[in-house]
Amino acid sequence: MALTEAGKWLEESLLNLSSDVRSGLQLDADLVYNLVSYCELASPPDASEYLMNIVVDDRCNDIVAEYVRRRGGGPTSVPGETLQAYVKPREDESWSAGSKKPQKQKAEGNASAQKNADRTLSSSTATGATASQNSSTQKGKTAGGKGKRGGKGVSLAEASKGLVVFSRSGPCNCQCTRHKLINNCLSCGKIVCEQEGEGPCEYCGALVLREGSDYAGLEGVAVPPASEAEIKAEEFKNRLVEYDRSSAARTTVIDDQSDYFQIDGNTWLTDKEKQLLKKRQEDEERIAEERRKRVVVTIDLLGRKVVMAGQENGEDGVGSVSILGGDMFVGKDVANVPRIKPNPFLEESPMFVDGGKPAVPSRSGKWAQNSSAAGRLAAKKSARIQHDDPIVEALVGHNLQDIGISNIDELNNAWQAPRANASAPVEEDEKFAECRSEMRGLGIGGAVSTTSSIGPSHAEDKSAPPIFDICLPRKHGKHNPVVLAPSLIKQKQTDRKEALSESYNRTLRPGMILLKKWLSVDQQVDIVKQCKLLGTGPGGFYQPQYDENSKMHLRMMCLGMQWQPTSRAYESRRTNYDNAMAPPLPESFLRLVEKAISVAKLHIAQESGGKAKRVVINGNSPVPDMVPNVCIVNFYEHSGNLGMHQDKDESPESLKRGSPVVSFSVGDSAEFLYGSDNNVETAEKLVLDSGDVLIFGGPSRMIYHGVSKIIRGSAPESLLQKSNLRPGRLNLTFREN
Ligand SMILES: O=C(O)CCC(=O)C(=O)O
Ligand SMILES: [Fe+2]
Repeated sequence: MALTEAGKWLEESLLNLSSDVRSGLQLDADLVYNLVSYCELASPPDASEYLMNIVVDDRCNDIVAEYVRRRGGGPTSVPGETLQAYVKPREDESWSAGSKKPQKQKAEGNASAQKNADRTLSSSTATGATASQNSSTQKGKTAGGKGKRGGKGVSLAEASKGLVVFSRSGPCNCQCTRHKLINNCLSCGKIVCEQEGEGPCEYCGALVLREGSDYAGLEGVAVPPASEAEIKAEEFKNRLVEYDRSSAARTTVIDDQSDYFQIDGNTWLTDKEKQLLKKRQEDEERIAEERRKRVVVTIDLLGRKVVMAGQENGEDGVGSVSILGGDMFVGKDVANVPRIKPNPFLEESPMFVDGGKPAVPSRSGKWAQNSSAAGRLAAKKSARIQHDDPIVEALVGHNLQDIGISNIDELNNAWQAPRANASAPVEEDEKFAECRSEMRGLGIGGAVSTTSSIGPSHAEDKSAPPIFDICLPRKHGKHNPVVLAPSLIKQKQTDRKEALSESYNRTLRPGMILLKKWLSVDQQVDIVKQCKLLGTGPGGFYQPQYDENSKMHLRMMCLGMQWQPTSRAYESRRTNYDNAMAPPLPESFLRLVEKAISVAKLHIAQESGGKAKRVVINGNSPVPDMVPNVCIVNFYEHSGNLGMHQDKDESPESLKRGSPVVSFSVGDSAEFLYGSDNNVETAEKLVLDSGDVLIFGGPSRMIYHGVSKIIRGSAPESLLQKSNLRPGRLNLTFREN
């Protein structure tokens, strides 16, 4: 680079100064030239600062001032102001700067310095020792002079003053074509090679260090906190680096096709592996084929479930396929996989059963059932009868033998027969009727019946009415572990507590009395059991229609007499449906009604200060005595309801007398509406819970009422556990016709 006049003057002045031994300057011509070159490029204040830092000699001040003047530059800047601080190397390291060990450095002399020539930065002080030491190792590149010592941060200026001496072999312009790279100068971009070594850039004087240079350890230097942008940039950089690092792993292709499916043509497999894979593939195909062949589908119409089951035990290892609520399991081996859940509502897979040909009374007076295999119930014997009921067990083999029934199947068939032949009703066999009533007398109500939701076969007789079971099948199946009931004492305590806490009596209107939670859980359980038995037998639950187009939103069964929704009259048979006779009213029900009426009377008496006898409305007691001869049993599922109506189909005498309607509620609670007209908007609302008894007689006998809603999941847990009542509400209204 061609120097200006001022530059040439400076070069000359510095060389002169250098040649003066007293100045302590060890600047050779190259270094002087480089210094001057930098000064020429820098602004006068920067050049001044640079020179003042490097050439620490009083005489230098004059030289610098003159040079600046010659350059026509401004005032001299404060040295060090614009230079970046960096850390002084540790003293205990051989290459580190420091004044504490000058003697050692001296003693080691040139040998050690030479040894470390490539990488070290050797120490230098402002003393004369520097000169002798550096003359050989540093080739005169060391800037000598007084320096700030002992401070942790060492500025470039200080380094340049001689506190740090960089080991360098001399200037080089090979641009790393001959020597290895140290780094690019971050200030001017010069490519600094190993020949030049770490240290001030030959061109601009900025410090150039190797990547990861020990010298650059910035301990003790307060690093300003990184800005948000810097942090983001850092993260981004790290991410890119990470992507780069993991790119191979991310782009790994797992070639399943060639690993497994493509066996023969797979060049990566050994013959043995190919054989093994082929065998495995064949096995799996065989199992899949077997599985396809062995599927059994069971449709539980009332439970609204479709169960696909394979061979029950999967003995052949093929196992079963079951789809329950979307879950599917395959094979015996996986039978214990947690997602395989047995249908909790099925005791066993319901089966279509064949009720056989209509039963007809034989000459001998027996119920002759088609005795062929097809005529028998296909259902499992044990599952179709309340075989755990000692009363039934006692009956079988006693009275039933008289009518030719010696086992449970025959009993079952005989009971079911009239329903299976709904379209052609037959008179009940006298003895059988007798037996049935005996069973009722014993508290069983009807007779044994199927517990299946599907019930006796309608496979042949399509006109036979479906059976509706108000109870869910018991969960004693293979897949349904028996849940231990709470101890009896505990249960009783809970029941009593439940009952006592909420039981009270209230007059809602004259003649309309609510006996809140009056029925005990056990009484409710008994009611459910009886209704279940009767409801699944002849004349049991069905869904009535007001007319061709409108069905009632409930299942109904009439006891004592049939109430006909179309004619709105009481009949002995339900001519609107299957001609079945109404099952008789169980005695136990009658006793409960009688008791409830007396409790209501007592309540009225208490309300009127013990003068019950005198409480008379229109010449009648608000709740006249009555012995019911009809009971309408309704079962509401959750969507069930009953519009506003009056119970006015009973005999005129009964209505005139105000003979009460007594209503028992069991199961889920209901919103019950009542009022003086059929306006739902103005009707009063009452929640009828399980165990509630509502009596409306006397002046309230003709009250309008209806059920607007069934409240899901509100049935008492103990009732459900003991009775297995299905979700919904059972209501019994007793009347006198
Ligand atoms: O379910 C109820 O609570 C009322 C039934 C009823 O009103 C009826 O059967 O006439
Ligand atoms: Fe009613």
